[in-house]
Amino acid sequence: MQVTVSPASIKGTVTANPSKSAMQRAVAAALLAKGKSIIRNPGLSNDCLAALGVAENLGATVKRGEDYFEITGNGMQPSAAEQQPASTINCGESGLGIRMFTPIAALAASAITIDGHGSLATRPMDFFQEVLPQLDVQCTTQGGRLPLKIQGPLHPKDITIDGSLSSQFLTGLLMAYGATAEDVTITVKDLKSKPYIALTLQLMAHFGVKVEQKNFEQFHFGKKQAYKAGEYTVEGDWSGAAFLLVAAAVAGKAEVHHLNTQSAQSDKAILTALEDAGAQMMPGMFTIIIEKGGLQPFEFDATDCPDLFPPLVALAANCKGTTKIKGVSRLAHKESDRGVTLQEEFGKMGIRIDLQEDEMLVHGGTGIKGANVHSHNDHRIAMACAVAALTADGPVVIENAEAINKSYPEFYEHLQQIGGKVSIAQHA
Ligand SMILES: O=C(O)C1=C[C@@H](OP(=O)(O)O)[C@@H](O)[C@H](O)C1
Ligand SMILES: C=C(OP(=O)(O)O)C(=O)O
Repeated sequence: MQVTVSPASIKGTVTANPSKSAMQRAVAAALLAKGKSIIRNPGLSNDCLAALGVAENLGATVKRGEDYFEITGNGMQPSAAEQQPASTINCGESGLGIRMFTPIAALAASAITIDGHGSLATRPMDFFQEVLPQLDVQCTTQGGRLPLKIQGPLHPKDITIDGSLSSQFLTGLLMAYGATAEDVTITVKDLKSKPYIALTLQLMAHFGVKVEQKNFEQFHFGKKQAYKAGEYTVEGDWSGAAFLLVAAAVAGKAEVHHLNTQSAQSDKAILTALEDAGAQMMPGMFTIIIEKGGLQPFEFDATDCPDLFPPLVALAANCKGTTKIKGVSRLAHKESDRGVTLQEEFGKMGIRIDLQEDEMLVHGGTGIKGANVHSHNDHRIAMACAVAALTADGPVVIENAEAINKSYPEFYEHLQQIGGKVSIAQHA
């Protein structure tokens, strides 16, 4: 799909899409709980749909209602005789999906192949090969990549893991331990993306499982607990909304609803960057009103919120001077090598980006040019280019623009709703 975004002013009101990070975790918790859970305001992005498919394959029943999913879980108890997980599960293109559902699937006493497609096939999975055998799970990969083959059941034990590559492996272990662990501790060295772990713990507590954590280094499970089926409403997504907030900050004014400023989501940190860049903001409890201000370069550490790089680059491209964003090394293993992809695609639009060790320097305010860009099959690159187009000197044509479906299928519609000029051409 090719999408052309033409320069335009932003004005309007929009409701943030549901958070895929929250939705995927809720689906996993509902699978792990015995009984019927209701997930309201569900996400329908590809990553969310993949999570629902995996939950079904692991034995849950999933029914779709008008604005909710009903998930009846089976508890995923190790060796439960009635439990019949499928022999293959497919996590689509979701990094969180595969890293979260693998330890959960390993709770079953059966051989399971875990696969995915697209960019997921190139993302590192060696972690499981190192860690799962310590928990009595046999695990093989194809040279550290997909498909994974596992044979459980997983037995939670005291374990020390490395959290520097991704927090998602820890999320998976925490979720799986929650179903069966008793008096054990996970110790994590050098954890990155910490707020995502806060979100995991918050979600687990919502479904009745409590974990004592110390400094995001030690996670202790006391008495044996069980996930309790219940109701959960998915929060608005700060990661996707960051693009809308930046769109308003560089090209007009918008009101974005359903954003909880008290959320555990790491990407609410976009508010700090917007403020530092000089955007005018009125944050309410669940609505952000934001308007263009005199934009200036800013410094930001995105080590713990790596998904903010693409919207931050679109913001920085409009700020006169050099913006410094720290944490580039976190981007190498996302849907694309995002530091390099941003450099390449924004370069086509006339914005120079330097990558210096762990820092990205964006030389903004030099004028954004209309250009032909490519998403590299990375949803956040497509969205960043669309936002940059708003203040370009001509249309920006985005190839492979359907990449947005991974996290935010409503994105182009939402951009139009607040004044974006978007035209969509399906390739024959
Ligand atoms: O747990 C999650 O929902 C996520 C964690 C982050 O990954 P890392 O922990 O690998 O940084 C983030 O980039 C990803 O989009 C979603
Ligand atoms: C990297 C992302 O997701 P995941 O790792 O879950 O595929 C993302 O949404 O930008």
